Amino acid sequence: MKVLVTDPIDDAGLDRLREAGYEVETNYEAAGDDLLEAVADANALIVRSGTDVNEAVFEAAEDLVIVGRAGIGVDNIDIEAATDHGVIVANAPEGNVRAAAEHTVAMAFAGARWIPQAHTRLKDGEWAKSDYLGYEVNNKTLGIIGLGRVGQEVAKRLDGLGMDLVVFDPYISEERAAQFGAELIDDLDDCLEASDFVTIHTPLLPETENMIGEEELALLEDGFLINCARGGIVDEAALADAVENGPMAGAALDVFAEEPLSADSPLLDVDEIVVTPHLGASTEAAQENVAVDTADQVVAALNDQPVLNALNAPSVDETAFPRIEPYLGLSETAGKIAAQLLGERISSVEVHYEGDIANEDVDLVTASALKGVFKPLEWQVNAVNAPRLAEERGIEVTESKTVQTEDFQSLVTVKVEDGDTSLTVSGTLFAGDDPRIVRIDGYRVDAIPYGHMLVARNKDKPGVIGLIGSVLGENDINIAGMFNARETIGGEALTVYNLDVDVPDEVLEELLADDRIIELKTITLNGQ
Ligand SMILES: NC(=O)C1=CN([C@@H]2O[C@H](COP(=O)(O)OP(=O)(O)OC[C@H]3O[C@@H](n4cnc5c(N)ncnc54)[C@H](O)[C@@H]3O)[C@@H](O)[C@H]2O)C=CC1
Ligand SMILES: O=C(O)C(=O)COP(=O)(O)O
Repeated sequence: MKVLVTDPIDDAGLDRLREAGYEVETNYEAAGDDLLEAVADANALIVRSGTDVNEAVFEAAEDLVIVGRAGIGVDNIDIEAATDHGVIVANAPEGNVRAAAEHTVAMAFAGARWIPQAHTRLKDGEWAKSDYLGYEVNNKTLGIIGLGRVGQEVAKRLDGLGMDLVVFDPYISEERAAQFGAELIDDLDDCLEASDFVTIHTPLLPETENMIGEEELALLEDGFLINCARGGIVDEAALADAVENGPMAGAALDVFAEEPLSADSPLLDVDEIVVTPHLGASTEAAQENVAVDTADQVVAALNDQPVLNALNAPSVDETAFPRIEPYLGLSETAGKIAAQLLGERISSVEVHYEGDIANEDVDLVTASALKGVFKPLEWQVNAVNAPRLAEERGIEVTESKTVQTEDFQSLVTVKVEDGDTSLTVSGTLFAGDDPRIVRIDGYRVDAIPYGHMLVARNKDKPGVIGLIGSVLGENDINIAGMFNARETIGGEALTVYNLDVDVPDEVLEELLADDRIIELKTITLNGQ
């Protein structure tokens, strides 16, 4: 397994990957064709904000299972394309929050007390004491745009320094804002007008792109703007103009629409604008945290374990995972068998849970069943993209549960349907981990699902099993196991065979020539 790392991460994360037995390739210069080449045989890719993980990367990386983002923002990763290619995207949403909040506070003071400007002049030998009259944060109003993880940490710190807090965030409640001593303001313009300092902490989304332009900046009379979230949220040319020629006192920016920031940027010409090269997460502690968290997500993904911070896969509670894990394979198998037996275009899939498993969060189990249903039809399907594939194809997916069960401790039933035809396959786990198919279309069976299988529907007449056995034998097809079930004596029967090899079409035709045999279906499992 190869893990490609294209932005610098802390050694603690690299060591963890190596300890897990992976080949770790660090290539911090990779971009364009070099990146596509490097990623071609990678099973995992780890990035920070410096790598553009676009559609072409997913096209080039056939074996990619996960993109780990050693940090928070994922605006440099095309998550839709990742989902289409069945690749998990996971970030590390906790480890650098305090670092980003502290940098924001530092930027507030750097801007308001002219620290970088005065520092530069003193280093040049100038004692420019009388040129710098600063602004105190004490008793001023701080407007926080986006009261998420970072925004909340900033609120706590600047509240402690005597600021009044107002918040604009359409997705939180008044109570939530009040917990941080902040007043929630419904309108962005009102929030900006009420603020002396404004700090941005939203992700870059279509909705937040250019959210702060010329008109909004005009409301910041004598105000300071701090952006340690993402470039692209603030119109940079308008900001340079509002500070240089307009009403604003200053600004402090850590992030830019294009990074690295071009030497031609108008922001660099304005003395009252302080800039840092995207340093918000650059502390030792934060880098160690996010590197280790991301390495852990990669190890989990490559071991089919739950990826707790996955952004495009069903989320799973770590403590509940051991209880659902054995059912992932079972439901996938039941899905594969159901789809191959129906052999038609599928218009709906229902996954029904009975018994103990019905008490669990089964999103991931249902996703695995879908993965099984689509597997024979699709080249690369997994639990990440299966729900999306179903939706795109207009395939209705339902999930149902009953805690009561008659015969089994837990039973998973996958029902596939196409118009009038439907088919159900039920599976259980014997002794907690031994998968068995126990019902096919209402027939009670006891089949071990593996390798090549043949499911025969035949009239319940003497000699049929013998006929099938001898025709398979004549064609050198060894029967490893079989189970026969029937409706009523002399009615219809269903027999499941485990075979060492697949049954060729001509052998199926030979068998179907006998009018006691109604239908034969072959099934291939375990990737054979
Ligand atoms: N400069 C740096 O090195 C770092 C930057 N960041 C950036 O900080 C930003 C925030 O990170 P977190 O707080 O962890 O994210 P979060 O997801 O915890 O919080 C984001 C908040 O923004 C709010 N929001 C979304 N759309 C909004 C809108 N249109 N108007 C107002 N509020 C809106 C959400 O409701 C949420 O409360 C991200 O862009 C992240 O990439 C994070 C860490 C380091
Ligand atoms: O975590 C984030 O969102 C950041 O912006 C940090 O970016 P970086 O990992 O330093 O490129």
